[in-house]
Amino acid sequence: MATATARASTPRAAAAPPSPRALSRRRRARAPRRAVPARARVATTDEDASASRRPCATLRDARATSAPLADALGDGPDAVPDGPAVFALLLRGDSGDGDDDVAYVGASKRAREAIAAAARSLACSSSELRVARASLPKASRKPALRAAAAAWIAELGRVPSGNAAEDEAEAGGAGGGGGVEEGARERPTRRGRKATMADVARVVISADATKALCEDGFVVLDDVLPLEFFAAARKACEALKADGKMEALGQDGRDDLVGVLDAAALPRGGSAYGGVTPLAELLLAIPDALRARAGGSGGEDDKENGRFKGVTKKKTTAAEETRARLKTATPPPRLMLANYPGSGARYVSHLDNDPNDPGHLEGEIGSRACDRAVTAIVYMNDGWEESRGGCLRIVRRSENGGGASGAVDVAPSEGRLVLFDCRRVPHEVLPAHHTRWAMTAWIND
Ligand SMILES: O=C(O)CCC(=O)C(=O)O
Ligand SMILES: [Fe+2]
Repeated sequence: MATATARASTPRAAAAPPSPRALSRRRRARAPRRAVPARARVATTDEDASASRRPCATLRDARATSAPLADALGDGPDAVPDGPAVFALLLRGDSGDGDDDVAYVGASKRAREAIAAAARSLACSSSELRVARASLPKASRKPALRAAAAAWIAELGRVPSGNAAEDEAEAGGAGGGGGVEEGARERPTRRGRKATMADVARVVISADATKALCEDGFVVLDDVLPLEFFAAARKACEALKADGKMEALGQDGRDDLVGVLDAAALPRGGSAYGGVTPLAELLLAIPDALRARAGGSGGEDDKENGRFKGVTKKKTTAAEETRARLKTATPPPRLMLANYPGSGARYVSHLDNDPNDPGHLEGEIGSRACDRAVTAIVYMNDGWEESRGGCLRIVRRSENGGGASGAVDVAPSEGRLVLFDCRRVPHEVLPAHHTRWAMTAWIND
């Protein structure tokens, strides 16, 4: 996967994505067969979403009201309350121009404790540090906390040195606990390094997110990138549509227009369609992050014919089967843009990898429906509200009589990333009454 990200980030020809005709031919035959009966709605992820919407302040806003570490941890007016918060530790700049560097970004349910631990791990004098902070909703859970920290890191455009040291400590076998490593004691460098979408993916695909994906078959993650990325993507998508690059597949049961992005030739930043590229790069970085979290194979040496080899798949429960698939996750060669133009456009219930579909084995290796392990979708729709319909309805099936069952409706809200197991999770797009944009990667195994 690293190769796809690297390729995607090198300069490319200003490119219209290739025609979706090939995909169209393959998928036309794949009308979903199984109708999933409408089930009681057991939950709406909008409740989670309101608890995990973007942090109330951007990093820039929070920096404007930063306080010295001692005050943040004291009892005075600048004291940090011990609730959930996203925070940054700022290190006094050398230049004397008052421009502090961000040395660490974190988010925690117990902000005071986490700030104190992060400050200790930075191994610089605490008098050099300031704290920027934004409270998060009380009900914030770990995926939302991770997403909030990821949003600040993405806003910063680089991985702070304290976070980079923590990543290295984790990769060195310290375990994926996500806490601040006691060992990360090198003095932070002033600039850290530039953040890549691989860094963002590593933060977004937390251990908890991976666990939820395995156990429930799906996971919904919010605010995976700052909203500016989605505004730029929408603009690029509208340009693609206006230029005739989006086509209806003519497949029974689905009303979307589809465009294809070649992972190896994504539109160049700054070009008319360049706004789609950061989202595509994030989707392409997810397989690596999933594989690392699932304890899968390492680098290119583990590959045979471009696929990971030698991973034993112990299959007992659905969760174990999903985890086994994650261990060999690889990025697809192409990504799909989909636009439901409103007027009740929908996609009836189906599985993305369904052996009963006639076209299951058709197409090039890596692009066939049978190659799909995990569907990853990012939504780009600002201001989505219930009256617009267009939710992704996911059907949960209880396993051996246990586990949750029923339908979950996921609003296609801007900034949201949904992952689900392609073989386990029947889903549909409910009639959309407003234009609806999504980008999808079918991650292979
Ligand atoms: O856009 C979505 O929410 C899901 C679309 C879908 O199921 C598909 O394209 O296979
Ligand atoms: Fe689907």
